[in-house]
Order: sequence, then structure tokens, then C-alpha cells
Amino acid sequence: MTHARPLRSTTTGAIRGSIRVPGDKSISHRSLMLGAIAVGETVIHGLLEGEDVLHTAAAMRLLGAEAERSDDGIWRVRGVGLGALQEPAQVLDMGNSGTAARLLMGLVAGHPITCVFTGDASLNKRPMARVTKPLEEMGARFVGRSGGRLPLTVVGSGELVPITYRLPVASAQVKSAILLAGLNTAGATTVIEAEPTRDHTELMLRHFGATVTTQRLEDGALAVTVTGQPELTGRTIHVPADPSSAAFPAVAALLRPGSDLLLNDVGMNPRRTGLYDTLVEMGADIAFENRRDQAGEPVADLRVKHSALKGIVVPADRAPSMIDEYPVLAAAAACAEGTTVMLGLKELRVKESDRLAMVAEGLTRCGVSVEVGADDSLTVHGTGKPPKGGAAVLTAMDHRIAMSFLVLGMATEQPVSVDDGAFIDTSFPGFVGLMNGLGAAIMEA
Ligand SMILES: O=C(O)C1=C[C@@H](OP(=O)(O)O)[C@@H](O)[C@H](O)C1
Ligand SMILES: C=C(OP(=O)(O)O)C(=O)O
Repeated sequence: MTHARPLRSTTTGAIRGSIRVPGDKSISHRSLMLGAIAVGETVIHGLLEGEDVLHTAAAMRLLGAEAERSDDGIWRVRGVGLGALQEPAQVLDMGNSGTAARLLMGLVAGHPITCVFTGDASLNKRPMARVTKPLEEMGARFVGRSGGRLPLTVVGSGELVPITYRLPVASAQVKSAILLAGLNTAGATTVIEAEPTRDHTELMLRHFGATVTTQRLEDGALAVTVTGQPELTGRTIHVPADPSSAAFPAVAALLRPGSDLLLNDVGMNPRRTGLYDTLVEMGADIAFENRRDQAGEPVADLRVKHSALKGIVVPADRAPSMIDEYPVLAAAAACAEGTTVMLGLKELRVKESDRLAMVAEGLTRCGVSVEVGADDSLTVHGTGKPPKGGAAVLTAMDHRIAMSFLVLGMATEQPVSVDDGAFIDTSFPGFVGLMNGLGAAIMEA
């Protein structure tokens, strides 16, 4: 991505229509990775064709698997079998994607191969010691720059030792990296998490034939154990629409008078739905229709209508279930009546950008009164009236910051512009066209 793509969003009428946002990013990464180490063919319906996931597909090819899209949009992965990933002849470039980098470092750590990982300027700033430390305990080696940042060389091993590891931060990426390293490791590898994080890795490992068990410990934490060296067999996967992407049109509909929007097939894994619980508490009219199970993941169709929102306190323990949704929640809070306090946002500082700082800065530019607390909380003072807007907002290579401020611009007195919308393609290709098709007015700035 070389050219910045400035975009501008202006006030619109109602948001109306029936859409399916693209496939879930977390599930898409995992389906390619597990397909690549299974025996036989994995058929993936609804894979997210965003740049983050396409980087994972390219990496799996460099590691020896076949991963191709057919004309009907279905992806087919021919796996090499567990333990048989090949040493890549090139650097593995994970682009903008923390999930791709961290999960894949775990997977290759359990293979007797050496891989060099890199990413773009955003990813290369993000902390990797959170995965290299437990993987080193298992016996993998890492060589690279000081400070535990990419680029990093992973020297994997077919003879890792299983560990029991208590997560120091609530992170599904760290949990998943350890479980994936444990796959080709004899014995039981256990990750203990004090706060529940998304469990797509666990669900999908079971779907492919692995044994993954969970146990509630006395202190309330959850121990997740994978039994090493399972037989993994290629499977069919139906990727639900991404609840993190659905959040943008959902908030847009809540903010615009007269809106009535149907979001089809949205993933409703309870470890991902914190934003929707929060919006309902704020007074949002969201109906969860046609709840059903789709290949092991709960889904529903969401009907969202314009609503008068009020400020609330969002507790810290909800953060893991809505970690990527705080920027768009902040946009909603800026238009709500009253003060919204979001607690426990430390992890937002190590995403594609420092999201806590970027959200506070952008909202301030748009005339919204905000405070960032020393405890990494964010307080947004809504007045119930449209914020002023009329600002240019910086996005720092962060897709969610870009989309959140474009949604805000639909409800402000004056248009809001973002300096670069190019990174939206990492998670939500087609965002601008889809939003404009519903009634938004987002254009090149
Ligand atoms: O496991 C995953 O697919 C993800 C986990 C979360 O990151 P952390 O594990 O760093 O919290 C989330 O922010 C990211 O977008 C996707
Ligand atoms: C944090 C995100 O992704 P990742 O960590 O994979 O870059 C995100 O998509 O908001």
C-alpha cells in the first residue's frame, strides 16, 4: 500500500437495506492455517478476501500448502499434514496483521523450519515478546531486533516441550499461538486465561479433529488444553459475517433518523458480542433474529433501527469481547446524550495504532469533549446533539480508526475526512461502496 487514500464523509439521510458484510477475519485466518496442516482438502465458504487474510493465504502457500480461490468464490486449501510445513524460500510478509503474524509464529515454532517474519510499518511496531516468550519456553528460538519487534526469525523445532502458561494479558492471539505450537508437540499444552477471549481457535481445532478441553480453575480462570499430535482432517467451513465489520453499518443506522437496516448472517459468538450488549444498554433498537448455528459458530440476522442513545459505563471486564469495537463505540458515544466511560482499554494502545490516543485526538478535532484517564479509560461527553465535525482526522495505518470516523462524519454538522482510507481493505474490502449503497455519502477527499 503505497498511496494514501483520503476520504470524506458527510451527513446523510436514513441507512436502509439488507446486506451481508464480509466474512469474519479471525475465523478466516484460522481456516487457512488449519486447512494447511490438515490432511486432505478444506473447503472454505465466505472467506474474508481482505488484505490481512490474503497475506495469510500467501504465507501458507510459501509454507507448502495449496490455497486457491475458484470462480464461485469458494476457497480450497490442500494441506500438507501436521508437522510437514516446508521451510519458506522467502520472507513471510504479514502486512498489517497482528493475528496473521502471531498465530503463524506459533504454528511454525512447532515445525523444524526457519522462517523470517516481517510486516508493514504498523505491524513492525507492535509487541511480539508476548508470543516469543512462551514459545521460547517450549523450545523455539527467535533472532531479531532488540525490543521484541518484527522483523524476527523463528527457528522452530519438531520437538517442542509442552507448557502450562498463564496469559499475562487477555489475548486470543497469544493463546492461539501457544495452542498452535502445542499441536505438533507431544503431550498436553495448556493456556490459562483469567478473562475469556475469543475461542475461534479452540472451536476450529475441534472441528478439524483435535482434542481441546477446558477446565474452570478455583480462581475462576479457564484452562484450555490441546492434546498434541492429533490427526487433523480437511473440513468444510462456513465463515460467518464479521461482527466487528457489521459494527460500522450498525452504528451508522443507529445514528441516522429513519434508518432500518438488516445485517445478515452475523457471527454471534458470545466472546465477540460485547459491542452489541453495550449498544443495547445505551438504548439501541437491535433485534437479533433467526439465531442459529453455522458450522460450530452461532450466527443471527441483526435488524437495527435509528435510536436515541444514552451514555453508560462500560466495564473493563467486557473489553476482550469488544476489543476492536471501541473506536466505533466512541463514535456512537459522541452522538449519545450523556457521558460514556469505557474502562480497561490498555490493550488498545498496541493495536494497528495507539487506538486510545487516536480516538481521543480525532474526537477532539471533531469538537467532542473527551478525557483519557491514567488508568487507560476513555470518557466521551455526548450532548445528544450532532458533534461539530468539520475536521481532518489522522488514521495512522489503522482501518478501524478510518471506518469509525467515516461513520461519525455521517452524523456531524460538518463533514469529517480521514487522511487515509486505504487500510480499510485489510478487514473490510468494499466498505465505501457498501455503505454508500445503504445511503451513506463517503467520497474521495
Ligand atoms: O485472535 C484474533 O483473531 C484477534 C484477537 C484480538 O487481538 P489480541 O489477541 O491482541 O487481543 C483482536 O484485537 C484481533 O483483531 C483479532
Ligand atoms: C487489531 C486488529 O487486528 P490484528 O491484531 O490482526 O492486526 C483489528 O482488526 O482491529
